[in-house]
Order: sequence, then C-alpha cells, then structure tokens
Amino acid sequence: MSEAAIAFIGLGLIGGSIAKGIKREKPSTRIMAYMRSKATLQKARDEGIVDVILDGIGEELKECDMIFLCTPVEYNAEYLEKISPYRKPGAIITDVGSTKTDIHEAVIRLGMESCFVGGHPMAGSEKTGYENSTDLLLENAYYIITPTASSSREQVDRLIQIAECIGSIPLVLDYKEHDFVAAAISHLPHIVASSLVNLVKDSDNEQELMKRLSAGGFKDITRIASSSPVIWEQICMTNHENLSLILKRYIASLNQILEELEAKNHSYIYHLFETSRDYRNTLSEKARGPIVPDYSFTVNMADEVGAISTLSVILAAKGISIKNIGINHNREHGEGTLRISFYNKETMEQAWKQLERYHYDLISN
Ligand SMILES: NC(=O)C1=CN([C@@H]2O[C@H](COP(=O)(O)OP(=O)(O)OC[C@H]3O[C@@H](n4cnc5c(N)ncnc54)[C@H](O)[C@@H]3O)[C@@H](O)[C@H]2O)C=CC1
Ligand SMILES: O=C(O)C(=O)Cc1ccc(O)cc1
Repeated sequence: MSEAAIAFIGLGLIGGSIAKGIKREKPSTRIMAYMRSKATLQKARDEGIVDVILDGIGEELKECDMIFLCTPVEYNAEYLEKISPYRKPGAIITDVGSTKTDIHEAVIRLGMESCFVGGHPMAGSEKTGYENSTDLLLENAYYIITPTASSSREQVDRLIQIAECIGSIPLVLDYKEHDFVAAAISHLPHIVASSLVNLVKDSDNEQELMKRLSAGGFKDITRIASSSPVIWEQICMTNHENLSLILKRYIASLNQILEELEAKNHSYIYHLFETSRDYRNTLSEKARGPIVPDYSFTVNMADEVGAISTLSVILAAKGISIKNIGINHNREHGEGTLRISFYNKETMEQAWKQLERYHYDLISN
C-alpha cells in the first residue's frame, strides 16, 4: 500500500473500521477525517487513529492520495462535487456505500470517471458509529471494487492493496451487477427483517406476550432490523429498481407458500424447508458475507450475581477479548445460558480451552 495520506469523509462504523485497519498495518499513514461530531473526531485523534481533524471540505484534502466517502450513500454522492476542487492530481476518490449505481451515475454526470473507483466492504453490523468500529470488522470479508469505464489498472490495484491491507478479500465487479446481487442478499433481507418485526409489534397483545416470548429464530433473523434508518432509507431509495424486482419475486413466493399452506400441501411445505436447508448448508463460512460468521459459544451457568464478571476475569487474565456477551433469559427455573462471541476463531478456541479448565459447561453454537 503506497498511500501516504488518506482522508475520510464520515468516520462511523465503516470509515472508522477502515481507518483503524490501515493504522494497525501502516501506522505511518497520515489519516485526516471530517464528520459532524467533533467530540468523536477528538476521540479518534486521542486514540491515534486520526492525525488531522478536518473542519470541512477544504485545502487540506489536497495533501491526500486517497479520499474515502463513508457517509450514507446519498450524501456520499453529494460530496463528490464538493471535494472535486480539492483533489490532488493522481488522488483516488472512493466510497464504501452499499449501493453503487447511484454514485457511479453521479460520477459520470460530474465527469469524474478518471479519478473515482467505487468500493463496498461486504460486512458490517446493525450497529453504527465510530465507537463500534474495529480494525477487525472487515477482516475476511469480500471488498467489492467497482471501477468506472476510465479506471486504470493502477488505480484498481491501489484499492485492492487497501482492501488487502485491512484483511479483506478484494473482488472487482461491474457496479450494476453489484447492485442486483446486493438487492437479493442484503437489501431484501433488511426489508424482510424490519417488516417482520413491525408485524409482530402490530400483532402483539396488551401484555406483549409475543415480545416476551420471542426467542431464537425470530431474534436470529431480525438482528438487522436494528440497523440505522437513515442508512437503510438511502440504500433502498438508491437501489429501488432492483429491490422492487426482487421484492416482487419474494412476495410471489410468499403467496405461493400461502396457497399451498391453505391447500394443506404437505409435500410442498416439506420441500420448502428441505431445499432451503440444503442450500443454506452450502454457504461458505470462509469469507464473510453480510452475515458475519459467528465466533461464539454458549455457557450453561446458574443465573447468579457476579457470574459474568467472574467469567470475564478468567478470560481477561489470558488477554482474551470478548466481542459481545449476552444472557439468554428464556430458560425456566433460574438456569441461564450465556452467549459469548469473539473477534476470531483463534480467540474463541483459546477462550473455550480456558473455560474448560475451570469446568464450565460449554455448548458449541
Ligand atoms: N453498516 C454497515 O454494516 C455497512 C455500511 N456500509 C456503507 O457505509 C456507509 C457508512 O455507513 P456506517 O459506517 O454503517 O454508518 P455510520 O452511521 O456508522 O457512519 C456514518 C458516518 O457519516 C457521518 N455523516 C452522516 N451524514 C454526514 C454528512 N452529511 N456529512 C458528513 N458526515 C456525515 C456520520 O457522522 C458518521 O460518522 C454507508 O454508505 C453504508 O451504505 C457498507 C458496508 C456495511
Ligand atoms: O449486519 C449485517 O449482517 C449486515 O448486513 C451488515 C451490512 C450492512 C450493509 C452492507 O452494505 C453490508 C453489510
């Protein structure tokens, strides 16, 4: 990676994670950042991630070899024109937006095809903000690179090197193809998750029994319903044609299921679950898709005060960082299970060994 100075417009979950990944691998890279929250930028500077806090779009950008647009997709497209006068000759403008056609069309309109290369790291989470960013978030995730008609091999290679530097797997794709694929595997699932959550909300009784009893399956497939409304409104609006097409297909498939269910067609319903199970079981865990692989396991333990802190201390003593920890309250009779997740497989395996030594009852997920 040869970039000496890189600017980030927007330093949230994704911008922050890329900046942290670059600083980890190439600490001498000068990172500049602009976002509206000054307090967060100060924090990023205190942590050694940001070297220069930008007050806005201006002269300092002329020192940068690469400029990352990391705000919601429609704002990214709006920034193109604003940053254009401050681009150093040879510098690449790139983005991390979840949709690509909209920004590529803006690039064409503005005559910026020779300096833009699109990007989309295909991993993330329902959380937002710099505070949730980590240098490992995009590790082993596909990093889609969408060149323009004028992008040179050298420009594409420079973005490939950045993707590799942060541990991602670069993959060059046509931007239109990207948007059709993303509509099916990422954008539709977000609509499904949110509409399902809203259906339950609207169907629940006054005692909120559905909410109280909602468990495993519902929670698994609706995690992404907690995602940012501003991010997802803009993603849906900028990919509305592909999304409408795939949503219509999905609605047709649901209508078919409804028909077969009402006709009590056992074999159709059996086949529905059989086909999905067989296909789902072939999905690769090697590269992270939008669904991040789960390096977690469950601990069966009594629901006692202090139980979590004891366990955390045991892991901390070995320098093992926990990514997330959550109690499963669905058990009856006071017994609880604790789901602990880790940043990678290695740490998960170390934690498993360590807890085994202390005779914890462990269940792999
Ligand atoms: N959330 C995810 O898992 C993924 C998101 N993306 C894409 O990454 C981009 C950023 O998303 P996140 O990092 O998740 O969001 P985020 O909400 O964590 O960060 C957005 C950042 O943009 C800043 N921002 C918002 N409006 C702004 C404006 N008008 N001017 C300057 N800064 C502004 C915010 O202050 C924040 O720093 C989006 O384009 C999204 O489509 C791509 C892959 C995964
Ligand atoms: O949280 C998840 O599983 C996601 O789906 C994250 C995500 C959100 C947006 C993207 O463009 C890519 C990945």
